Amino acid sequence: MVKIVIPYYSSYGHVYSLAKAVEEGANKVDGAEVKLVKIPETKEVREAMSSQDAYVDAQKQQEDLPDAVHEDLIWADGIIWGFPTRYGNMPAQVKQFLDAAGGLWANGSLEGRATSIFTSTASVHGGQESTILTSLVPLLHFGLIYVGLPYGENPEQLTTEGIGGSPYGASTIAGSDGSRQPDERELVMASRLGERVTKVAAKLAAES
Ligand SMILES: Cc1cc2nc3c(=O)[nH]c(=O)nc-3n(C[C@H](O)[C@H](O)[C@H](O)COP(=O)(O)O)c2cc1C
Repeated sequence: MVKIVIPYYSSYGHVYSLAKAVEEGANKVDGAEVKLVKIPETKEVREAMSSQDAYVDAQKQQEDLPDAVHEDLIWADGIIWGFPTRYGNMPAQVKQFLDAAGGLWANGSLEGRATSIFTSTASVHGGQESTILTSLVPLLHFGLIYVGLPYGENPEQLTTEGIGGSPYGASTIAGSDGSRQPDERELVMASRLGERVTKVAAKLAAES
């Protein structure tokens, strides 16, 4: 059995759609047990966004999912993080969740486990790559082993079109008004990411 947790944060639902595709891919691996959990919203952002219908509707769709807790990270053999960009970086909600997990860092509790990231940006150049690359830094401090999304398995990446997906991880592009939804190629790459991390996590867990 290999245990995978997918902690994600999504304001408007794009990352949530990718998260479900990642979950579906992880579940393709025999013996996988997969948990999809949402990283809690902050009071400040909930209040600031409460007048936006798109935010309120997307939060409603996710309300039945359990909140991520640090025990989920301890439980898992593999951790696949999902979050939209905030100025080319991870959102404060995710940073807060990681900052509060300092005990796991200090004890080396997550060292040697597989990890990866999927993301969403408004625009093609709004942080598709920087969000993943900058977020990799704290994950390496936890001793996690990063699993990317190679071209060989993901020929969709070899395009000049404005779609998500890179060697760094799965992604989508929401559009400046949030109206673009993940396209089929982005969902397929997200699913492959889930499957790949799960396979690596199983191998690492078998060796430890
Ligand atoms: C505070 C804030 C900062 C953002 N910064 C960026 C940015 O730097 N580049 C960009 O392309 N999109 C930016 N966005 C847009 C979000 O990334 C976009 O809404 C998100 O990818 C949609 O994913 P979601 O539906 O899962 O929330 C920002 C949005 C907010 C609210």
